[in-house]
Amino acid sequence: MHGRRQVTGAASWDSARRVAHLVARVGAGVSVGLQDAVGCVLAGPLVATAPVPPVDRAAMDGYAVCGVGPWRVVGEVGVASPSVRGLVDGEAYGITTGAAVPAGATGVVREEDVLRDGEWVRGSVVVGRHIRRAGEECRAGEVVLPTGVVVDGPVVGLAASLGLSRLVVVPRPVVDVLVTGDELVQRGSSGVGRVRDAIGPMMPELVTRAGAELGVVQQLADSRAALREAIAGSSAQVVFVSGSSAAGPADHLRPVLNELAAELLVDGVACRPGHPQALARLQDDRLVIGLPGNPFAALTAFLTLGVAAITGRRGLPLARLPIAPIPGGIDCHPHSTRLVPVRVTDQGAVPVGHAGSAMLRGAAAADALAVVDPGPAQAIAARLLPLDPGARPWAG
Ligand SMILES: Nc1nc2c(c(=O)[nH]1)N[C@H]1C(S)=C(S)[C@@H](COP(=O)(O)OP(=O)(O)OC[C@H]3O[C@@H](n4cnc5c(N)ncnc54)[C@H](O)[C@@H]3O)O[C@H]1N2
Ligand code: MOO
Repeated sequence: MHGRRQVTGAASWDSARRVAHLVARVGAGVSVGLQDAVGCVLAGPLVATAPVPPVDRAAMDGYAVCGVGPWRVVGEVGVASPSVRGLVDGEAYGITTGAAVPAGATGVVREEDVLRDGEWVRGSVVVGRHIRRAGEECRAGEVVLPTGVVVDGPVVGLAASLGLSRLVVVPRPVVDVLVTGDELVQRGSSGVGRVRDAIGPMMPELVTRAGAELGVVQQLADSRAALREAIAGSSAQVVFVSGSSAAGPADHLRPVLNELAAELLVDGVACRPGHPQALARLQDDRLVIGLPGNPFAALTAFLTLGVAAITGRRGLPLARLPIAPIPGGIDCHPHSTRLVPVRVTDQGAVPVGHAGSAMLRGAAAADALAVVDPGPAQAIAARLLPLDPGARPWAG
């Protein structure tokens, strides 16, 4: 039925993405514990309150020595030891990696580079060798990470090593998913009059990977009142509605948005599949995104409007999409952007097939969607939209 809906009023794929990104208001920063910050975005720069390391530390197990040696061992310093008196010429402490280097040390000599004879050690020392200097990772007051960094494992570890227990972050936006369709069933196979819901099960992982927090996934009867009530009653910042996006008698999304006096910002996108997708802003600034009912079309719409809105709400820029060659070329659509599942290989992006709007087989086997811009003939390269919305974009 592709030919039946005019796509002339539809936004281009790129502009639809930009609108969804721009319209999403960035959440206000909140202070949360380190583990709760994972997946959130820093709302302010990460600043060191003290130098790291705070003191000179040994980088190797061995001896902190003073002067050219030989050295008499006057004690042992471990990582947990309290501070010890300084060294004078001809003295050494046995020292372990990470221990504070005593004052007066010329350098640290590795265990395997000395000869030990009772309380004496011999070897050669290089001035300053095997010492991690106080403040070499950062100085007090230094900006260690800028605003806008996504908090992941290394960021949490860094924050802990800076002595922090909380971070100020933009919280993950909460997202609800409303699945419409009287034919949908949650168990067993599809058959006449019944279709196994594929969108409800697909969304939680996608939503989480995109950096949002899942509120509810709720199946609704095909009723205008039920849809209106569910949208109006949702407390999520972004509400996805699957199905109901086309022009049939059970397609209630647009009438409901109208009843709720929502502002329809994107009404169709010139892309294949996924053209009936929509974006609206409710009066309280919450966003509603209509996903077409065909499962692959719903996925392309989530990766287009959905990821852009969530990304904007998190305070992150839209990811720049890398370009890859398509071996053998690929047919363009004259007016619409094609979104084609591809595997990314050494030769370039290779279409995997099974890319009909009602099927997920192609997407499930693919790494990315090739974004094939509209054109009169064939494209030999395309931008790549990762199927994993949590993939870290390379700096553009
Ligand atoms: N007259 C027109 N008809 C259609 C148009 C159009 O522009 N004019 N567009 C076609 C395109 S393209 C799509 S995509 C669909 C979009 O339809 P809806 O969003 O209204 O969704 P439904 O009609 O409810 O369902 C369409 C199709 O998808 C199946 N479906 C729905 N939800 C799920 C789900 N959660 N899991 C699995 N499958 C689902 C549903 O059973 C239908 O087969 O409209 C075309 N028609
Ligand atoms: O555009 Mo529909 O969304 O092909 O299936």
